[in-house]
Amino acid sequence: MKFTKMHGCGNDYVYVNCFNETIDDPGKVAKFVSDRHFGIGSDGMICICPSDKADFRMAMYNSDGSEGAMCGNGVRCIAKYVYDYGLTDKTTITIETKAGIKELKLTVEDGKVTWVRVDMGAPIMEASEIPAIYDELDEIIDQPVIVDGKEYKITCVSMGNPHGVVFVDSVDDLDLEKIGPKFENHAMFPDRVNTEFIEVIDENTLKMRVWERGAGETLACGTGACASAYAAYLNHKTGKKVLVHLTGGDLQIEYDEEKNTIFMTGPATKVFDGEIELP
Ligand SMILES: N[C@@H](CCC[C@H](N)C(=O)O)C(=O)O
Repeated sequence: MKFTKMHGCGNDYVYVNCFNETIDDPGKVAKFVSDRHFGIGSDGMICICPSDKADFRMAMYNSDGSEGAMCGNGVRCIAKYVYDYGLTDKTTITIETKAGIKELKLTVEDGKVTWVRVDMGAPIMEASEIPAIYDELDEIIDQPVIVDGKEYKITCVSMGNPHGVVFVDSVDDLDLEKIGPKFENHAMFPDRVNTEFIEVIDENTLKMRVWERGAGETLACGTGACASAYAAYLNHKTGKKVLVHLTGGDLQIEYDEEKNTIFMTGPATKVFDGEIELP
């Protein structure tokens, strides 16, 4: 199987051009290629597919083989892939995802895409749509949750995939390997959850660490940065536009209240091309 390893702020995936490749069991292949010792090494696998509704379609799989509905860093990298490899010459493209069709605007320098702005769509707060269960609440904003014997406050947002945003004093002090899985598999999230731990630097800046559903701690999560920026705005901690410092780089996130949509702007980077024999 031919592939391209790419990352967005260090959130790395194996990208497969499914115009040319056919994958029978993508979950199984994702698990195999993601292994950092016996595979290629990545947070998962992303298939770039034809679409009858948009310019392209994304199918994304976490490193544990589970399918994700949306991936913010992944759609930016697909934009770079399809432009740089000549699958399109458009600098505004649409990508179909399981969370709807996203529009992306590409910045091209020296013939290559460097930067991508994505219309990520509306944040969803309805608990049943996330899905998240907390007493009879329709929206879960700044609610106490006990994890590993400690009380945290959580705000739940869907960006097409489920997020729990937790504000903490310092992200560096967290033992994510210990608490991450406990949030991910908490009884309040029937489909598990991606958890963002957020330190508010000032009204324009957040610092974030993430424990991703199906992948563990990753260096960045685009949908997570959007969910966190919206949660910070809702909780009156920031304005509508913030710079999010993630472990692997920065993302600019802006909530457009009039359109009720979130714009994410960030880099997309190719690492290398390769070919792997699948078992
Ligand atoms: N890293 C992604 C999100 C990937 C999917 C997530 N782990 C899920 O299962 O919902 C991003 O950049 O948004």
